[in-house]
Amino acid sequence: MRLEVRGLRICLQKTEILRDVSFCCGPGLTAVLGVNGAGKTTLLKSLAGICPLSQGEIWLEDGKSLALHEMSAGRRARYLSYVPQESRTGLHCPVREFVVMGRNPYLNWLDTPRKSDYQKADEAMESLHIRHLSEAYFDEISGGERRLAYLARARVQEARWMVLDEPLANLDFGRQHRFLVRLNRYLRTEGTGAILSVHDPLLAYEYAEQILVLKEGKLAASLSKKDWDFEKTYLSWLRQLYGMDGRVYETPEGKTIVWRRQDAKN
Ligand SMILES: Nc1ncnc2c1ncn2[C@@H]1O[C@H](COP(=O)(O)OP(=O)(O)OP(=O)(O)O)[C@@H](O)[C@H]1O
Repeated sequence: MRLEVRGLRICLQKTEILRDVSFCCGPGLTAVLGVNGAGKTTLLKSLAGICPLSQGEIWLEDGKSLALHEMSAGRRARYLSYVPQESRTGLHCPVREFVVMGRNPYLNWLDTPRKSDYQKADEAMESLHIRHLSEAYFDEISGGERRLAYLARARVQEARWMVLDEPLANLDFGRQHRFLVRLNRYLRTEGTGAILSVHDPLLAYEYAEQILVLKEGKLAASLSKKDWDFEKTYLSWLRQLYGMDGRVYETPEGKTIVWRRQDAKN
């Protein structure tokens, strides 16, 4: 299964935010990197159908071609789930009820969730270790726990593709890594893909198969770990984006990037 974006252009309040963005992602994890204001959230919102497209097309290729950009919100939700950057804290309902909302695309207008829907919600919460929060209120749990509740909701939605806007914000160090390990395991089991924005280039390096670099509203690069010169190109982009010099080191635990100390520069 592939997600393909062709010639995307987004204008908000008469300002062009994204222009001529085209890329294709295969199964597995794709990370979107870019400095503040580069257009990451706008790109992910446009994939989720929240930002109207001024121009362009979004396709899911899965044996047949599905034109996401032409689908209603309800139909699109069966194919693509979205975890927003800000968690709505005003929502005063038990976490289990929030998670089971992920089943809405499969229910008729006035239907209530069935026992099987709650079972899916319980399983998703169990796998993310938040089952104990079932009866807690969504607006009373921590920011990191809310992120996990959003992820559980996205899972029960059983969409073919996931879009996550800075899902690691608010998560503690251990949870950031466990989140990405579990997400990758889930994507492998389901044979599907996810695209997420992230500010930490090390996490993107460690866990993503593909990295999209956004710069000033344009797609500056699409890098794949399979590219023979991936590391060299990646380090070069990190220098251009953040002004940080790094080197890749091979360690017994795998490769890692080590930064040149900023105070050693001058
Ligand atoms: N509704 C809007 N109307 C006008 N301009 C907007 C709107 N939403 C975002 N922008 C502008 O679009 C640009 C890209 O914003 P976006 O939130 O997509 O960036 P980002 O890469 O996600 O940033 P960050 O890393 O800080 O979250 C910014 O300059 C922002 O001010």
